[in-house]
Amino acid sequence: MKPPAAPPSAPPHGRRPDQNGPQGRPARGRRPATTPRNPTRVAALALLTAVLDRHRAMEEALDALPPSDPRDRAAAHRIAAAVLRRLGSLDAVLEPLLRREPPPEVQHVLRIGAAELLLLNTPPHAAVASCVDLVPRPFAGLVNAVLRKVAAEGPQTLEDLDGERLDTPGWLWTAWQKAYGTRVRAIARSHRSPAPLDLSLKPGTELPEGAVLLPNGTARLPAGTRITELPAFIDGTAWAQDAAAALPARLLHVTPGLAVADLCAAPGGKTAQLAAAGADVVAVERDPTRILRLRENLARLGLDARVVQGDAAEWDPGTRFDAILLDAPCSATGTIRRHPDVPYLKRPTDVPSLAGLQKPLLAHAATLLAPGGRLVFATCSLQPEEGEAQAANPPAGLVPDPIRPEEVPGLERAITHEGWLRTTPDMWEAEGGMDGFFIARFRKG
Ligand SMILES: C[S@@+](CC[C@H](N)C(=O)[O-])C[C@H]1O[C@@H](n2cnc3c(N)ncnc32)[C@H](O)[C@@H]1O
Repeated sequence: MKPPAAPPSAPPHGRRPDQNGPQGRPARGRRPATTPRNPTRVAALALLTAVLDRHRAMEEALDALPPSDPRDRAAAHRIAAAVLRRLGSLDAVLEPLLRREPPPEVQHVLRIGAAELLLLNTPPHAAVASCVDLVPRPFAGLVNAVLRKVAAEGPQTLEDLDGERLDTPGWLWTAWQKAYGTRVRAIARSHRSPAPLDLSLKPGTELPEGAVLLPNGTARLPAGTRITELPAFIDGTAWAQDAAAALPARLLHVTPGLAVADLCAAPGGKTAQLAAAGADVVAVERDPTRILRLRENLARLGLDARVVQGDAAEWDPGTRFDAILLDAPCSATGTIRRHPDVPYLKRPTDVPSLAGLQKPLLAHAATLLAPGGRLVFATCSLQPEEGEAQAANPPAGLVPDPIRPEEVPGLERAITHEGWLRTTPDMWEAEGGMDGFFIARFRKG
């Protein structure tokens, strides 16, 4: 099957429904006209269509689903995410079983069926029958026949594939190989499994039941844990934040009363850390919708910060700050474990254009810092253009403030020779990995 088109161009149109040759024979047994379509798979199909054909973020597509049982939504998300994580491999299993390329919707249903059969342990009769019900009648026979073959032959075919390579878009593979050498395989492998649920806790909060405390203070629960059911979330003492995402604010070492600006703040994970440490925080965010989420999150946690809607590349309150956090907008390629849609939403040209936005943000942030103040620049990207290259050319007045091994227990090897921190998703692999982040710290001379 053809890989999904790069955004934003429309994917090529598939074949007509009546062109599917001998594999298009009817499914065993007639499908009654009234068979209800399985709501979980219907939603999974809507998610895949949104991401792969319309290049919309999966979270946005989830929000746009019609109201349904939260368990159906969670299951649909799990199926769609499994397809996206292993899209190249699933297509490679399916391709030899298809004489012609079916239309996109049928392709997505086949991908859903293959993911259920090969990755999610759905019993074959349930996976096949529910996928047959999802496609227009002329394709029922094709889907039935192909998925039966996947059930029989797919496990061996999948095992023989170079999945790490197939499941990584070529431009990302090339860029990561250049930046990380042979570790590209470990990075790609780490994108296969759903990420655990990581929580940041307010100071003094007990470790939630079943959580493991990571060396950086993050509480980690197994993948699939429903955060909204956790007492610490309900009490407003915990928020979701990947272990690596918790590092930039910690590396600012804020103290009570310190004047801190959190530029590019929503949805507010780092604002919450700074406010919970007692700092006097101004949180600047440009996007009005995301500001709402930032405010909601702070309110749920009972934390205070002054929230300002503005462009952090121009915003000037007329005062200078003791500390600044710039968690700049980026390609987010470090978050693929949590957002497997990212490879299908980003294009190679996004990287230089985002790097072009980060530069003036960093330059302006430097002007807002008081003499002697500390600035942390961070991006959740694996692309060096959005990390190492920015830090190598800091704006005038900023001098590097190298990160020391004792500040990042368990991540000493993530410190670069310049004193930056570069995390990749294969780090802490045995514990479930972490997001890829670049973090650089400066002082104003
Ligand atoms: C990486 S996210 C920040 C995540 C956040 N720091 C946290 O920990 O929850 C980047 C944010 O920057 C915002 N943003 C992008 N350009 C901006 C600008 N010029 N000024 C202010 N905010 C901006 C985006 O809307 C987005 O919410």
